[in-house]
Amino acid sequence: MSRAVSGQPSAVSTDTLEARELHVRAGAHPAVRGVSAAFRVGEFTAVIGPNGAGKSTLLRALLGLSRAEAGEVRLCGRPLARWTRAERARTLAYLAQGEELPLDARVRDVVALGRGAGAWKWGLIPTQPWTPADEDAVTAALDRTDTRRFEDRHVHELSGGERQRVSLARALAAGPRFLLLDEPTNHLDLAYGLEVVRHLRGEVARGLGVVAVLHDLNLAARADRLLLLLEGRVLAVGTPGEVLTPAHLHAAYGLRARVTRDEERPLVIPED
Ligand SMILES: Nc1ncnc2c1ncn2[C@@H]1O[C@H](COP(=O)(O)OP(=O)(O)OP(=O)(O)O)[C@@H](O)[C@H]1O
Repeated sequence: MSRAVSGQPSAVSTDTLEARELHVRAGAHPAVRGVSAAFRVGEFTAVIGPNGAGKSTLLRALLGLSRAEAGEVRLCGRPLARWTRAERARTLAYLAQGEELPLDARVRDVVALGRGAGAWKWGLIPTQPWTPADEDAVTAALDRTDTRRFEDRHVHELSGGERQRVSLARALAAGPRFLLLDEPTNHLDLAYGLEVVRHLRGEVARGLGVVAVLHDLNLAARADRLLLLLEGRVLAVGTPGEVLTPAHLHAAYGLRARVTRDEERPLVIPED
């Protein structure tokens, strides 16, 4: 194990999303069992681990969507439970696993949903007036994800990779500080998966904190930090080089693998 994280959250920053000795049940199952970890803005953390390790449950708890049984989540130094839902929605953006977009909607309208435009755009009662600043934020999110060139197309006309970028744009339109994504590269081919990760890296360079559940370890190796979960606990945390070791891979996945290096990044090669 590289650096142990239990009890690790130390310097509390205003730019940190933190889990402290967090325990969360999924149904009756104790899915997260005493996880402590800190996620910072300007940093890309990939959460990895075998099926059922508790990755999605942790992500949902970090967003305040699942209640902690014990321990707590703190956002910018304040317990998440004390943030209003509106404050949380502005600060934390979420891309759920297998999220479906409205197929008949146009791309620009879908991205506008990220700023609460749905009610207004589709003739329902508006919660807040739509302003030019909202429209600018939508345009910026389209630009940042390279989706503006097909902003007038309908979702059903797009490929899986293009739809994923639209989902990303919708999340970014709210102007969050943290972006949490559950398997954003699922069902994408190698090239699109890489492209999504490249876009996430771009957002991190702009100062966002990114926390993404990833199954592909060689994509995860492109993150700044990895958090490896096993049976609801943290098995390892650190740089990709620290976490992606044959010993950790064997302990977590029961996998015999060689780890070489490619441009300073670890490259995992499973053995037969
Ligand atoms: N509603 C539920 N009721 C009972 N058990 C659940 C429920 N949801 C999840 N679990 C269990 O909790 C554990 C953690 O689930 P979770 O979805 O967080 O894992 P994961 O690491 O994201 O898995 P995967 O990689 O397969 O998506 C699993 O053993 C799962 O079966």
